[in-house]
Amino acid sequence: MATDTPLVIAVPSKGRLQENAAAFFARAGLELHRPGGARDYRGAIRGLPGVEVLFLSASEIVTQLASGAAHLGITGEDLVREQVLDADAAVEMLTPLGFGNANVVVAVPQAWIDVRTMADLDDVASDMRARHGERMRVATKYINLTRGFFAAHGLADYRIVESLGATEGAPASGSAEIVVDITTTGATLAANALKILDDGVMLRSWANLVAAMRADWGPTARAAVRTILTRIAAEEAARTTREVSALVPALDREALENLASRFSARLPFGPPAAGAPATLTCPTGQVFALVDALSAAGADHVGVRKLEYAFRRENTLAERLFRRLG
Ligand SMILES: Nc1ncnc2c1ncn2[C@@H]1O[C@H](COP(=O)(O)OP(=O)(O)OP(=O)(O)O)[C@@H](O)[C@H]1O
Ligand SMILES: O=P(O)(O)OC[C@H]1O[C@H](OP(=O)(O)OP(=O)(O)O)[C@H](O)[C@@H]1O
Ligand SMILES: [Mg+2]
Repeated sequence: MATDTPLVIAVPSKGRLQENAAAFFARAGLELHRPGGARDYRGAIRGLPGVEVLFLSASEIVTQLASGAAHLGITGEDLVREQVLDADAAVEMLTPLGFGNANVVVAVPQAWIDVRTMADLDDVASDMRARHGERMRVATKYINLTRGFFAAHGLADYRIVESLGATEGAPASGSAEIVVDITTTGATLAANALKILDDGVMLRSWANLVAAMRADWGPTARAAVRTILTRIAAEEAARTTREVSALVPALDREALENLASRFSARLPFGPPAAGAPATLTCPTGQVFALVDALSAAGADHVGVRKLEYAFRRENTLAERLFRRLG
């Protein structure tokens, strides 16, 4: 029988994702709290019972999600795709988070001027094999992603040299000919005189909110995740929309609804009572066009507000998760 365990959330405790992940939860009104201080890897969320927080490295978070030891986590998609064989069965990527962007790329020495594509690389590899009886060495920690990508390009004459740090230095130090690694600004590749192949972007990765399909989703975990996803969705809705209010007596109900739909705006409280201002919400990028249209329709005062949270009854994040969990 399934036991009713708390919701376990795995959060990056170090590295590139840590600060952004903590800020992301804070924006959603979820304050991560580490009672035992920075050395303790377990914590909680203030004011939210039924939740346990684990502070782990981005890669360890993937392990915990894949096994179902954690229910929810923040980590890089690159690590999920690399570490979890049947990723689509084991986890659900609920939403990319707008930080932690990094591309997994195939990079070769800039000195290889004639090598621009994976097909060119295949020629180099075959040539090395034929002339020297040696396989081209690829330094990487993305072993599974590399195998899959190279196979998809029909490239077989290579061998992987596992590298767990300073991968970009491998060609210069002579431990490999080329590398597969993540890059964000390209500075590290440039500093090591490497270039990305034209068709060498294997994956465009972002930090993701990830749910574990194999975790034990009892009533306590489900209730807690609903609260958390509701706050996250409310923060996102508030950030990406604006609330616009205006008195527009010239517009009847239908005219107002038509005007709203032209700007993907909604009337969350319905059409206004006679003599009362209308309240609309619209995507941030449409706000000035909507203001212009309301002014043209006779409004002499239009207020625009940024909400802190916009709670809605429907929550696509929670619905997606619960549909998959059944
Ligand atoms: N420029 C970047 N370099 C590395 N990772 C990045 C970068 N930008 C975003 N990330 C994301 O952050 C994840 C974790 O990277 P991070 O560097 O924090 O950990 P790590 O490399 O596994 O360990 P370490 O803390 O020892 O460097 C990456 O897998 C990737 O998803
Ligand atoms: O394209 P850039 O902006 O230069 O970033 C890419 C570099 O950043 C990461 O290393 P990190 O600093 O995390 O060190 P690590 O190798 O110890 O993980 C990654 O492994 C690359 O080396
Ligand atoms: Mg790193």
